[in-house]
Amino acid sequence: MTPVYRGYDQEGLDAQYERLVAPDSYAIFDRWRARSDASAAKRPCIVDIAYGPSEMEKLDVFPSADPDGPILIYIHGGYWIWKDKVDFRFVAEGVVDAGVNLVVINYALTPHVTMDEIIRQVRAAVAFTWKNAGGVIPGNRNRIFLAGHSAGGHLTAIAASTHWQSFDAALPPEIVAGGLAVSGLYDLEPIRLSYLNETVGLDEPMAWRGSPICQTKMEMPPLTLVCGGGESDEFKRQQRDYAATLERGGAIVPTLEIGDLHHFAVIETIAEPGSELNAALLKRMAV
Ligand SMILES: N[C@@H](CC(=O)c1ccccc1NC=O)C(=O)O
Repeated sequence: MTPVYRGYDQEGLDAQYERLVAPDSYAIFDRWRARSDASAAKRPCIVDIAYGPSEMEKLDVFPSADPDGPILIYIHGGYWIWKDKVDFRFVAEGVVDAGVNLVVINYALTPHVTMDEIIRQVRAAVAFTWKNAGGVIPGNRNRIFLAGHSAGGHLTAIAASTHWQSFDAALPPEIVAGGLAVSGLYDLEPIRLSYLNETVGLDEPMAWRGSPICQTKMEMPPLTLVCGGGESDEFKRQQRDYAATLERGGAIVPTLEIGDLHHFAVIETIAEPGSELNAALLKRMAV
C-alpha cells in the first residue's frame, strides 16, 4: 500500500470521508426534508432574502417571539457539493421556541465555485446579518452565533476566524459572539488528497487558506465542538486536533463526542429539545 495521508492509503483515506455513512442515508435525507417542510409550515418564515448578488446568496429567517433575542446562523453540510437550506429548516424545532431567531443560509457549491468563494459568501451572509439585525433580520446584533454540520461545521469555524475589518472596513473587529460546530472539517489537507477533491478542487494554498486549524486568530469567539461517537476516526481526530490548537491559544473549548451516533444521526438531535447537542447549543448562546 502507498500511504497518502497519516498512514492511510487512497482507499483508506477515501473511506474515512465516505459520502453515505449510513445504509439508509437516502431515507435520512428524505426525513430531513419532510421534517423541514413541516417545520416551515407551522411557523413564520421569511424566505430567500438576498445577502449578495449571486443566485445562491440567499437566506431564510425564522423569527422567534423575542425580537431582541440571539440570532443563530445555521450553515448546512454536504461536503461543499450537495444539499440546500431547504433540507435543514428542521433546525428551527430546536431553537426558535427557546427565543432564538434562526437564519438558515445557502451558499454556492463546488465545482461551480471555489472554496475561496464559498468562504467569501458565508462571510458575506454573516456581515449582512450583523448589518440588518433588528431590521429585516429580527434579533440582537451583539448576540450573533454560528452553527453548522460537517462542511457547515468547517464554514462555522472559518467564519469565526474572520478578520472582519479586512473583509469589510465598515465592520467592527468582532461581529460573532460564538459558535458550535458539529462533525466539522477543520483541516482540508486530507480532503484535498481524497476522492472529494475531483469536485471540491482544492490546491495546496487554497486548502491552507481554508483550513480553520491553520487560520486561528487572536480573540476567537468561543466555539463548542461536537461529533458523534460513531463517526470515522478522521472526523474524531479533526475535532481533537482543532480543539487542542484552539486551547494552545488560550481558548476554553467544550468538546463532546455523543454516544455512538453516526455522521447523519448526530445532527438530527440538534432539533430535539433536551438532547446533549441541543443543550450544548443553547448553553453556547446562554439561553
Ligand atoms: N454525501 C451525501 C451528502 C453528505 O455528505 C452530507 C449531507 C448532509 C450533511 C452533511 C453531509 N456531509 C458533509 O458535509 C450525498 O451524497 O448527498
